[in-house]
Amino acid sequence: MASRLVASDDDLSKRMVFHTADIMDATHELKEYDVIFLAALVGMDVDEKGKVIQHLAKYMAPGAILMLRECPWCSCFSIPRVLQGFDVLSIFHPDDDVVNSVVISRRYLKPANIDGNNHHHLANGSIMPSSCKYCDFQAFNSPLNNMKMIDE
Ligand SMILES: C[S@@+](CC[C@H](N)C(=O)[O-])C[C@H]1O[C@@H](n2cnc3c(N)ncnc32)[C@H](O)[C@@H]1O
Repeated sequence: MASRLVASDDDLSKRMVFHTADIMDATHELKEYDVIFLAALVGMDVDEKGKVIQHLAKYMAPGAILMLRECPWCSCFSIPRVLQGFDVLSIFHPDDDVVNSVVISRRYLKPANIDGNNHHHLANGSIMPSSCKYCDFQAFNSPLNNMKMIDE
């Protein structure tokens, strides 16, 4: 279906390749990508999403970017726990009727010690909004000092 969306554009369709696979089956080939976009609901709950992110942390190239989308009420509470192995660079929660938040993070440059229990420490410059439409937000790491906003 995705390939059909770009089929009418000759140039774009020549430059895009589509693979269909369970992300948990993709391993060493993930190191070839500078940016990985993780769709909302890959991992239907926090634990499942944590397993996907641990898998990505294991196989993504050091310094590569992970851009994930998630419902705001999930990401508010799960990000500190499940984004192990990544520095959170930016989080955007919608304040309108758009459902998904966007979280941009960078794979650690050094191998991560991931045990599924330690809380993630946020990088300087992380965006941690004080509130969003769907949740009361817990502030971490003096976020207001480093706040940057993504505007539509
Ligand atoms: C809710 S849709 C996402 C729609 C849109 N791309 C977005 O991010 O908002 C979730 C997509 O993730 C895919 N997906 C779920 N689990 C997956 C997995 N383990 N590996 C690969 N794709 C998966 C589903 O096939 C579906 O296309």
